[in-house]
Amino acid sequence: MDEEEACPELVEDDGSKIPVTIITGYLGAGKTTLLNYILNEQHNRRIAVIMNEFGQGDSIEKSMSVGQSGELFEEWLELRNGCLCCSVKDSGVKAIENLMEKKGKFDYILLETTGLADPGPIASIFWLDSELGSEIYLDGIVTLIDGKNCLRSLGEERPKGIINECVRQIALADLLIVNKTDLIEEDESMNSFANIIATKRSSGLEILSSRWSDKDTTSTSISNHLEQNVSTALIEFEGNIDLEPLETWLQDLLWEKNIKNKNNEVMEILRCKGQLSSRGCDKRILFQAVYELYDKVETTEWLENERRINKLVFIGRNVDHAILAEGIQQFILN
Ligand SMILES: Nc1nc2c(ncn2[C@@H]2O[C@H](COP(=O)(O)OP(=O)(O)OP(=O)(O)O)[C@@H](O)[C@H]2O)c(=O)[nH]1
Ligand SMILES: [Zn+2]
Repeated sequence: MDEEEACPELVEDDGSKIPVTIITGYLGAGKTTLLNYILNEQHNRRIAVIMNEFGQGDSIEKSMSVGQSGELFEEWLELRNGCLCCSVKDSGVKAIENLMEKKGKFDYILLETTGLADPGPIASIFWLDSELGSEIYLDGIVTLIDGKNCLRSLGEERPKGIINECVRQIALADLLIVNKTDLIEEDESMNSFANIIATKRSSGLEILSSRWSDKDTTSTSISNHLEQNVSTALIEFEGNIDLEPLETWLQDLLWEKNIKNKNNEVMEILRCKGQLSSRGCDKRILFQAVYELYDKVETTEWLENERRINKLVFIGRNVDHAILAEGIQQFILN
């Protein structure tokens, strides 16, 4: 037998372990924006992106990414079902390894958690595996802070015994990034945090080359880390939408807060995102809201024979799927 073929395992060098960076931060803080920034930089590295979606069915995050055509990074691995640490505790690392087996090695793995995740248990998945001789290891936790809304999310009361996940995300960070600095006044800036980088649209970071301290992130004792009151509704309709009245309705929902669920409780939307097809517009309209602030941008063109599916995901408290669907349906034209 050819000697080179004899024991291929041994040729692997020590530097072959692949770093995983967890990108966390509250709903709408700018995690996906940061991923896009990284993927669009010249990096000459093979980067795998893993997204942990919160009950969004079809992947909206993915379609929102600049790198959607796939040249910028090699592979998406989507882990749905709400919370990564609950759903894939055992299979998460395995799934990544399988992916690498199929696609070859990556230089770097970026894992975006849901905005409602406690990164502690997720981080510990990788710690456990390093003892088992896994090929991947946790490089660090980056927490994005929404400079505009974070004080509100931090201050939100939780039922007794449940830790505010926004607090956990900050507590476990190796690196904190305060984003959306364009939306905050100079004197509101938060000097009290250590190790902060202030960014606008998550840009200006040398994130791939930086190293973070190896802080102990092994705590796994939090069982109820997802706030129970927060739920999600995915609304989907085919056709063109009458954008102007829809926007007025969305403003009622987000700003006036006068749309209620069936128990007559106000729906409190923390986050909304999705794509819309507007009559007379050849492009997909990306709609996003974080609390009251919203954004709509034209993105890629609809293909000629493509079914125009409008999709909106709402994440919040007292979210009522039927009432939202009924509300939106009034603006579908055909
Ligand atoms: N004004 C302003 N808006 C920003 C900035 N960074 C991101 N955004 C907007 O904030 C919204 C949310 O950004 P995302 O990157 O999708 O946030 P995310 O953390 O991935 O959101 P989830 O995954 O839903 O928790 C989008 O509408 C962005 O365009 C910023 O620096 N300034
Ligand atoms: Zn995101």
